[in-house]
Amino acid sequence: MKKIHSKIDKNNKVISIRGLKKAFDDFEVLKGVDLDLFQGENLVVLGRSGTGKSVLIKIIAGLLKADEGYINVLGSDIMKIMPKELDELRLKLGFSFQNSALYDSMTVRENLEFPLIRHVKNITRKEIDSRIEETLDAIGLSQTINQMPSELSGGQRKRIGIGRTLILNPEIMLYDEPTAGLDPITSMDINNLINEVQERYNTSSIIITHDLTCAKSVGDRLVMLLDGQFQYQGTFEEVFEKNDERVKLFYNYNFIE
Ligand SMILES: Nc1ncnc2c1ncn2[C@@H]1O[C@H](COP(=O)(O)OP(=O)(O)OP(=O)(O)O)[C@@H](O)[C@H]1O
Repeated sequence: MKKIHSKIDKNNKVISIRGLKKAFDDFEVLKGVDLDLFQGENLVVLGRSGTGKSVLIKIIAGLLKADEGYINVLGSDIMKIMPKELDELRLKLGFSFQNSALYDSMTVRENLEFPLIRHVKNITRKEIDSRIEETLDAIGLSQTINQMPSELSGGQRKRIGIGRTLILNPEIMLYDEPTAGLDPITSMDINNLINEVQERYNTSSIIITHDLTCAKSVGDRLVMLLDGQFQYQGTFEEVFEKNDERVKLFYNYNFIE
């Protein structure tokens, strides 16, 4: 399998966060979050609904501003970054939103072409075509190139959405609830894709989820957001062996559903 980014240094921090705080009016969502993401790793952020997981990745992507803290992403200090530098940084981040909608009136090819035309200066037709082919191959959907989104299954649409992000060769992928709304088999398919993307593109990824099967399948390391801070981190087993009622509740409810 061809690697897109070839060199990784697993000790290199691509994201480093210290003391991050964020409140909306009087409601403190993040109360001093510390987090490191190392190059090439899949880091899963777990937490119940409304604990601030999406807020966290929006702050990392510069879509929301933190109230306090140090946030370094790929060497840039997000709290002090200038708008032009932020635009350049965002191109190195692939953001797969919870409901990453495709453009319904465009074919798969056109959906994938869109970010290239918009963000890659002076790109040639030949390069556009080869990047589309390479991306479709990576997500296993070469045969859908001329189809409309309405002709695809939910899982396929999700894959194309991830492909549309990957086509810009991001260094960091931010997945927000990648398996939300998918059946267990399609979810497993997406989990496999996340692992394949890590393998093929050498991306570093943050995966936000409350789906424990997803967390177990993709996470090299897990962190759990509880009461506005990361309380536990480690492998799946290390996190879930904690003798904490909140962790046990989270685990039990996941498998009762
Ligand atoms: N722009 C905003 N303005 C006001 N409050 C917000 C805003 N964005 C998020 N919040 C609040 O912050 C809290 C955390 O939201 P967030 O979307 O990060 O939760 P989450 O952990 O991702 O939940 P879920 O798993 O349900 O997606 C929620 O109470 C939400 O209402």
